[in-house]
Amino acid sequence: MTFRSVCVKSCGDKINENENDKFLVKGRRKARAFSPSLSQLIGGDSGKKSHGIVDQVFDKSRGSHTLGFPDPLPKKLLVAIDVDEDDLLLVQENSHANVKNTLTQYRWWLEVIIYTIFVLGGQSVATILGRLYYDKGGNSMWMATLVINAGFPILLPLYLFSPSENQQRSDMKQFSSAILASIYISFGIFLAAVSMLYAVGLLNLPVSIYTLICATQLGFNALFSFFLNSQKLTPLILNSVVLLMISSMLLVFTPGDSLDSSTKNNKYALGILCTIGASAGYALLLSLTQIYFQNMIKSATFRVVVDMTIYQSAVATCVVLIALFVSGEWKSLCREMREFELGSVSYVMILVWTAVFWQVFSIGVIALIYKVSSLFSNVICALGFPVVLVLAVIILNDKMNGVKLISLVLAISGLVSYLYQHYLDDLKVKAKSRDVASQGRYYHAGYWPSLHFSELIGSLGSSGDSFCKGTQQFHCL
Ligand SMILES: Nc1ncnc2[nH]cnc12
Repeated sequence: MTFRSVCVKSCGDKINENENDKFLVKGRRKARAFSPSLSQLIGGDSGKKSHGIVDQVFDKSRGSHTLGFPDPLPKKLLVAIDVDEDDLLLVQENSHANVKNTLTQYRWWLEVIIYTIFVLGGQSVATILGRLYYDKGGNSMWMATLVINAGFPILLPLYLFSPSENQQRSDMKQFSSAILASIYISFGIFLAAVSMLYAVGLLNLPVSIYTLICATQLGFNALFSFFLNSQKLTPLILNSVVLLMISSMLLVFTPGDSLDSSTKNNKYALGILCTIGASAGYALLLSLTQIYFQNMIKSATFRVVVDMTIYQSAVATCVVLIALFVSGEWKSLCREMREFELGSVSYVMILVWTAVFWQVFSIGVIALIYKVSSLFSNVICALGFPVVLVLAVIILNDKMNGVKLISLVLAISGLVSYLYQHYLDDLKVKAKSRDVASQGRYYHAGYWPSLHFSELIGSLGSSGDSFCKGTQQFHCL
């Protein structure tokens, strides 16, 4: 869910966007204002929209759209910003709504915390298990790739908690099954390629170096979010990107472990290149997923998260299975299991649990994109990298040396710089909210991707309260 705030400066004035808002992205986003009792049209002196944001007001009593706002503004003005016609940002001047929505707010935070735990826990356990597979005699790069996505059947019970098929279908009526299938198939094939690069990276690098390079994902995502999701690139974010990049580049100079230097150099070079490629690819996938949620899917249910996770993992699994058979690696799997240092039961257990934890990670990552943004989801992934690094040193006896330590410090500084930017943004939004609220003209908004224009009109009662009751995802800052 993305939160936006909007204010009306003076009677009859137009709605202004706050700095964080992105209503004008590529000129595609339109806005509408709704009120149960609006009857007047104010479109500015020239009749033009002053900010190009709100272009229609809905007057329920007349059942028609008009431009602008009445003077004085009605007490219970409902304003909805229609993102791409169907996705709505809801805005409301209503103090009861704020109290009611505190509960929704807590629920939102709780969900974000749970998904964050999924990401951190899933990522660290799965990475350590993945490395353990290689360390104890596993050699199959395709098997290591397979387990990154093959655990998707464990997510099937989540369909029990998702809304019914019918509801889902009506939410997605604009998209033919063919379009949806082609999106899932393209994402799945791309995910298979990215997973393969991750597996090669982990095969050729110690976990500590691998995870530090994975932190470049945040940098790539900041860039992709800038181009694809219209995210701001501030000096602090750029600082964070540069620090993360330097941090991983430093690792090229890591002194060798037990390998002779030319083998080490070749292995490391391949591992580093593949891990950087995987991080860039995964960051792109997250940004594309955000676009998919924002612009394509019209459902606010958790179902879209489950669908996306399961379908793309299923496609990726099929692609990797084909590669496993075509490459002939499957023939050596039985011997590999028999000769595994920890025994064949441990061999199976390690692979099974790796698969399970990658799915826990995936559902967490996709849910965080859905609830917040791809950049936020990436930050949480990046928060997990130092955790993995410390676990690798403790559990896998990875060596810690000066270069890795400097790299770690740079990666953490990059992360802090990024988080500080978010903290500043948050403060700014809150201060603005307080300022405008003190003038009595402030509207809080919550991104509500599911609601259709017609459904909104249908749910409008005689007061703003009834409207609020009908919204589950409506959320005030
Ligand atoms: N480090 C990683 N390894 C495998 N798959 C991933 N997906 C996201 N990060 C990953």
